[in-house]
Amino acid sequence: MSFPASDSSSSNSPAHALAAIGWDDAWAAEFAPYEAQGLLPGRVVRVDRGQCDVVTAQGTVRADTAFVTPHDPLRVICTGDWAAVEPAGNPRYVKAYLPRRTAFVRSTSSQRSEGQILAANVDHAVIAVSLAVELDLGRIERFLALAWESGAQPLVVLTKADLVPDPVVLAHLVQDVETTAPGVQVLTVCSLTGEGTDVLAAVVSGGTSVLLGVSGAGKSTLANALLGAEVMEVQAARETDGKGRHTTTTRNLLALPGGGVLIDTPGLRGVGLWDAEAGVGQVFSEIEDHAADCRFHDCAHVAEPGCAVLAAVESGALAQRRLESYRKLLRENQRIVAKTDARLRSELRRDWRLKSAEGRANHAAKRGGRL
Ligand SMILES: Nc1nc2c(ncn2[C@@H]2O[C@H](COP(=O)(O)OP(=O)(O)OP(=O)(O)O)[C@@H](O)[C@H]2O)c(=O)[nH]1
Ligand SMILES: [Zn+2]
Repeated sequence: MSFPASDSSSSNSPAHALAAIGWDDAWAAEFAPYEAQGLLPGRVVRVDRGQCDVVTAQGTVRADTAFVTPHDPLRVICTGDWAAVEPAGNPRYVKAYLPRRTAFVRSTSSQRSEGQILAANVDHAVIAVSLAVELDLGRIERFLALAWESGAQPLVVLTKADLVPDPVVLAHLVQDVETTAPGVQVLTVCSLTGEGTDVLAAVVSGGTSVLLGVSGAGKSTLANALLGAEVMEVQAARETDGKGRHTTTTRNLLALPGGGVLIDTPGLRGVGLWDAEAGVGQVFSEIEDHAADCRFHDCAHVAEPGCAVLAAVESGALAQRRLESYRKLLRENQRIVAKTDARLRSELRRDWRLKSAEGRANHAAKRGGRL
């Protein structure tokens, strides 16, 4: 099916006005039925207290979210969604939103087992990692799994490169992260001098990006470097009273001067995985590659004969740390999913058997016995 080309030379054209915040022909095509109903397209900037801010061709409008707040928390409208808004009314309502291309979800920090939708339609997940502290590869792996699971393409940005003046050391650090993140671009930036930010700006110029990383990773500073203005609050001093720190609480969607859109999601510090098994597989793609050569199709890479993963660890091709990380993430992910999914219980029992087999194998190895 084809749709009439939009007149991009007219500043009144919604296509023109919304292109800067990610509108494209495919969105326009999907929106056509809503347009026929006289609804306006717009992108959700923030959602709060039953209402949301939506950027439309006529500017930012406040709209009621009653129609797009179903019981399933993952289906609640969120920042980044493309909404179909009533052209007028008091209140005016968001009637629907377009199917998401990608969705960022995390498990809630509470014991409740429901996921939380953080952002929709994100193309690039920029994982900020500070070079001011020792690299935590396991933590990077968690962020990568979360990113892959969302459908966005991850990118690791090592921030505060000025704190690692030795280029050889810096190259080694980059290499460590590259090994941890197959299929992922790794950049270094110094937001103070602006070094490297041009490369990042070019990568994020196409599509919508989100900044992930623990507190202090340099996300706000990076956002400012990309935006070329001090729009985001940067904390100059760290509170050390242990009572937690004041952080930015807005979740904004901003058009970048170099092209692209930035969604700022502060507070993504305690990253939990939410049903991210596919994401875990992608983070550890080299392990899954080895696993293809295991003798048994359902090999758990613990003590099975003909296990290609264990052979890779033995030969040094695969780091033991990676395999442990992989198992840990898979287990953590399973625990979260199992909270809501009783069907997984039988598989958890299988996992428990594997763990006990693992324990026995370690025990035998310690005593010098063969498996
Ligand atoms: N030396 C150096 N310091 C930096 C650089 N970028 C950021 N910083 C400092 O690192 C600290 C944390 O930076 P933020 O941008 O606030 O970190 P954040 O990830 O946004 O932190 P939260 O808002 O708590 O999530 C600030 O004191 C910055 O000044 C850099 O390139 N070099
Ligand atoms: Zn195996």
